[in-house]
Amino acid sequence: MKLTDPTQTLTALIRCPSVTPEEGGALTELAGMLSELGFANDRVTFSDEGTPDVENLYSRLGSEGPHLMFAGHTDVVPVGDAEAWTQGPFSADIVDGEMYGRGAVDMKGGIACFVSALARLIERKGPLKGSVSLLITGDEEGPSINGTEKLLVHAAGKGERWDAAVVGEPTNPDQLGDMIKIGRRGSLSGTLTVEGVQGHVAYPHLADNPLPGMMALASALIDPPLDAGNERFPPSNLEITSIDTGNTATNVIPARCTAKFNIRFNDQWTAESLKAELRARIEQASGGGSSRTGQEKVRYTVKFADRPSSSFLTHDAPLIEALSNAVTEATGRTPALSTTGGTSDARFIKDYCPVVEFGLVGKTMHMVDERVAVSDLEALTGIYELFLERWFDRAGAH
Ligand SMILES: N[C@@H](CCC[C@H](NC(=O)CCC(=O)O)C(=O)O)C(=O)O
Ligand SMILES: [Zn+2]
Ligand SMILES: [Zn+2]
Repeated sequence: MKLTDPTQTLTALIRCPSVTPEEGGALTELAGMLSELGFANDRVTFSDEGTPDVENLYSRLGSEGPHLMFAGHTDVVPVGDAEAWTQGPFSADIVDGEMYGRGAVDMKGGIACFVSALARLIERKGPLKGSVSLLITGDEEGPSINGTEKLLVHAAGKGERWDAAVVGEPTNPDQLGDMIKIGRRGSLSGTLTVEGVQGHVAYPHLADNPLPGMMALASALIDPPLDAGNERFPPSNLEITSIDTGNTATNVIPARCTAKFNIRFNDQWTAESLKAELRARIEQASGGGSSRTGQEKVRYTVKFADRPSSSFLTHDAPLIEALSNAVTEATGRTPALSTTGGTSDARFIKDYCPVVEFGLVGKTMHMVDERVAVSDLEALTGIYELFLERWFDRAGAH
C-alpha cells in the first residue's frame, strides 16, 4: 500500500467492518500503517460494567516537543438498510469519483487523510521537528465510556503531554473548507415521568389520566426558549425525543407517562444551572405554582442522566490560525469558526490541551450510501500536510 495515497489508506480502513463495539480489523490496519511510518503503538482495551469491552489505539512518533495530537475514531455506526445501499457498505467501491462505504466521512476518511499527510510530509522533509500522536478510539459512536476519555487518562498516566490537538470529525456542511469547529455545546439528557391511575376510558372519573399533566409539563420544558444564543454559540435547545405510556389498548387510561429529552446548551448554562431551571419550570407547571389552580397537582418525577458534557470554547489563536490558514491556502475558502452541531470527543480532550476540529464534508454521515469525493480526500490530505508543516515550524520556533 502507498501510504501517501489517501484513496489507498481509506480503502483499507473501510474494508474493516468496525461497527461499534467491534474492532473489525480497523485498528490493526491503522497500527500497521503507523508502524511503517515509525510510530510506537500502544493497543489498549477498556471495560466497564454494563458496556462492551472496546479496543483503542494510542500511537506516537518522536519523543521531543512540541507534541501534536490527532484524535478520532475507527468505529462506525451500523449500515442500516443494507439492501438500500447502491454499493457494498464495506466495499470502498469508487463510482463517479466518489468512494462509498460506512465511515467514508465519519471518520475513517479523516484518519486516512491524516496518515497520508504525515507520510507525504516525512517523505518530503524528513523527520518531524517534534512529536505527533494519534489517539484513536473504537467507542465514539457507542456509549463513549471505554474510549477517548479513558485513553487520555491512560496516556497521561504514562507521562504523555500534548501542546495541541486536532479532531478529524467531518466538520464541513457542504464543501471542504466551510467550517472549523472551535468548541461545542454541552449535552444533558433527562427523563420525566407523570404518575396517574389506570382505568377504563369510559369511566375516567375512576381513573387519573397522566397525559394532560404530561402535556402541561412537556410544554413548560420547551417554552419559553432557554436563550437566544450569543456571538460564540448558537441558542441552547431542548428536544423532547419520546413521550410514551406503553399503552397498546384503545380503551385503557394508562397508569403513567414517560418523556425523554435532551438539551444542547451553550456557555450561558452549566449542567447544574440548567437542571435547576428545568426543575423550576416543571414544578411551576405541575400546579406547585399557580398554573393549575383548582386542579390537583401533577404527580411527577424528573431524573437527569449521569455524565453530562459541558460546553467549551478553544481560545488558542495560533492553533486556530494555523488550521484556518492551511484551509484557505488549499481551498481558497475562509472557514467559519463554529460551535454548531453535536458533541464530539473533543469534549474530553479540551481538559488536556487546546483542541480544534476539521475533517471531510459530513452530508452523508450515518446515511445509506455514505460516501466521499476522491478529490476531497486529496484536498484534505493537502490541508493536513500544510497544517502539520506550519504548526511544527511555528510551535518549534517558540
Ligand atoms: N455517543 C456518544 C456521543 C454522541 C456524540 C454525537 N456527536 C455527533 O453526532 C457528531 C455530530 C457533529 O459533529 O455535529 C452527539 O452529538 O450526540 C455519547 O453517548 O456520549
Ligand atoms: Zn464521528
Ligand atoms: Zn458519527
